[in-house]
Amino acid sequence: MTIILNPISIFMTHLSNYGNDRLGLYTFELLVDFLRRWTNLRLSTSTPLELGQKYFQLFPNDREAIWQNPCIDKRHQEIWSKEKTCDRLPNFLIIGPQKTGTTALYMFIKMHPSVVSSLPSATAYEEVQFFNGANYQRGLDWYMEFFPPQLNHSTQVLFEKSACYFAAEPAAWRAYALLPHAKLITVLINPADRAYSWYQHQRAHHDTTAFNHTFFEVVSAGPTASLTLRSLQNHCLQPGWYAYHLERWLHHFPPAQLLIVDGHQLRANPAEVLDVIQSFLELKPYFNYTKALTFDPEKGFWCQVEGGKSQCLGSGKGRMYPEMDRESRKFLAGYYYEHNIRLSKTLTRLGYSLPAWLHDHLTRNR
Ligand SMILES: Nc1ncnc2c1ncn2[C@@H]1O[C@H](COP(=O)(O)OS(=O)(=O)O)[C@@H](OP(=O)(O)O)[C@H]1O
Repeated sequence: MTIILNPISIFMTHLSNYGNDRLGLYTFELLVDFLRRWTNLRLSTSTPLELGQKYFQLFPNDREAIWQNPCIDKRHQEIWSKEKTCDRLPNFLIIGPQKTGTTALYMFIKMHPSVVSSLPSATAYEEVQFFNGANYQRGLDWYMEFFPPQLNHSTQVLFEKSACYFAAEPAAWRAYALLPHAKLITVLINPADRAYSWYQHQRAHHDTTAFNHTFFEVVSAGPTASLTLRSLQNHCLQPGWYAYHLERWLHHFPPAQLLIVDGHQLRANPAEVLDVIQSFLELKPYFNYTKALTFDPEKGFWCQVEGGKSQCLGSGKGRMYPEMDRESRKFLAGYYYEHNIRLSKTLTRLGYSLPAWLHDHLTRNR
């Protein structure tokens, strides 16, 4: 058995654990003496670097940092730099999934005078994408830089939306570790429509796999299909396993902190949905979205009213494309049946009534 004792780190960084008592050194010597006399353990010394390598060999799961909020524990806050503040962390997150209307929600919600969004990212527009992938390794300071310092703590709320959080395996526990009190908003549409919207998104971004294959070929591809086809298929299908992903988020966050929005309702009547969101987030003052939004017949979507004119989302949101073919619709109805049954159980358990698209799917395919 190897036990790693690192005298340098114990004494150089943990002397405060002994209340800065210099007897700590004496205690440690006694401990080593005890081990030598009364156990069969062989003690040896190494450089800190070697010890570090050994440690991560033994505990590979610890390789990855976990960022926690230093201000939740008073002891952590005390040893944190005085220049740092915990005010630059979001109070709520829009977690996705992608292609469900999250950008419209992001734009509309930040019209509220008390809501402040994250600053734009150079690589992903309005999305920070911290908890899902490689950005997480950039650390807490990197994340906090996205949030403007709060001017009025009592009324202002900060948020970010990163639509890929919903289906990303590590996002839920990482978000919970840093923001255990944050509220979460997820938007769900018929997963078949979501898959099709993603396919169209990829075609619009000149993805050759999406160009060379019909939607049906993508969703129905078998295990021997090329890697690129399988990858596109995964991006189309997996985020739509709604119950599976929701359960992961609910494993960490209490249900009261999660709001599930029907994306079809958001699209048809955003003001009504935003009223529900205002009360979920306890936003003050009440903001009248009925006056702030207008339906633009040309775009075919609800848009913001700015200077008396309608200001719609760009051409990448609310694209024009042909309807999904019947074969794919049928295939996806079968593919998502069990997932949607599970979703209906989760929603019922959480006290939601079933959205019309889910009710229709389950009754038609019974
Ligand atoms: N008001 C309004 N304006 C424009 N688009 C709206 C709106 N409300 C909902 N939608 C639907 O949002 C779909 C894009 O979803 P996301 O914003 O979540 O996409 S993304 O993941 O951020 O790329 C987008 O999907 P597509 O229709 O496939 O383009 C729209 O159907």
